[in-house]
Amino acid sequence: MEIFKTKSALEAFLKPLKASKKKIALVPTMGALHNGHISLIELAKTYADIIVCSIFVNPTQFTDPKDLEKYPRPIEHDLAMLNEAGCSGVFMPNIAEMYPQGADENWHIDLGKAEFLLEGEFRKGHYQGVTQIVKKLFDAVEPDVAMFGQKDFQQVLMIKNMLAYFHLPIKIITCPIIREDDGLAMSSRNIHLSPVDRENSLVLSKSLQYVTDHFNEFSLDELEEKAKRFYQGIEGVELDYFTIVNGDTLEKAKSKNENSLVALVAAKVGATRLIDNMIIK
Ligand SMILES: Nc1ncnc2c1ncn2[C@@H]1O[C@H](COP(=O)(O)OP(=O)(O)OP(=O)(O)O)[C@@H](O)[C@H]1O
Ligand SMILES: CC(C)(CO)[C@@H](O)C(=O)[O-]
Ligand code: BAL
Repeated sequence: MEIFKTKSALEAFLKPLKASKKKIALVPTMGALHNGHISLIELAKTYADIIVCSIFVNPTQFTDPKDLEKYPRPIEHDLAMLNEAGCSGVFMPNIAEMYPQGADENWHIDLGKAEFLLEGEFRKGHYQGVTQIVKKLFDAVEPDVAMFGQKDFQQVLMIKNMLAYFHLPIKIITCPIIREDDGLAMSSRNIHLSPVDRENSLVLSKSLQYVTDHFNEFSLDELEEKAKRFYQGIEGVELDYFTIVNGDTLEKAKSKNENSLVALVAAKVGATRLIDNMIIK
């Protein structure tokens, strides 16, 4: 497995591979890898010959400086996991490499109304930062295919909107959510959960599972209300939203007959903010 810290070194590695028509997959991450990330690498292998994983904790998508400061960075462990998974190359630039003019450089694109819903409401400007760095990563790698996790459901939609904005010919693959045995969605931030938080964190997957399992028994409003009740009286858990939306627009679902329905949740568990979702249909 090769490691690249600059765009030029990465480009030199990829050039002959592209010339010999190898298919390239990009798996963008912020590191602190777990089996969710590895599932993206595994799925990437079914689409491409060469897998490039990027590790970059992107400052422009963080709205809370403390969240950025404490984001885990276990780089040796990450490299060992990627090597084991059969990753071809790792791109791990520093901030100056990705933002030569400074991280406050100008960036604003139209991502549609959905940018301002859900995560966009709680992390203002988050998807401008995400699309800003993903565009830079796409420009550096020019992959045939890029892998993203369904756990960040809204992120996938925003990236697809960014692709449409720039007319980029990259195939986006959405990978299913990998969970711990008890249902908690794997996330790099889970490491911050205390034992009590870890127990409390199960409320996210349990409330989503309830809504999925009882979908045919209640109205949309009743389902949301019942899901929200799961959070009442759990000390140290603060619900930001639990909502059932149209999966294409992210607007609150008006009817069960809509083509695509997804239940999404975000909650603070102790000092850690977690998100999760389940696709109902
Ligand atoms: N449990 C999971 N299952 C599948 N994909 C995942 C999972 N967790 C993260 N991913 C995906 O891995 C990619 C990189 O995510 P990232 O590095 O931010 O990890 P993360 O675990 O989501 O971290 P955090 O939740 O703390 O931001 C994203 O496309 C993300 O959706
Ligand atoms: C896509 C991404 C790597 C961009 O920084 C990040 O938002 C993430 O890890 O999901
Ligand atoms: N996994 C999404 C990136 C973020 O939370 O900033």
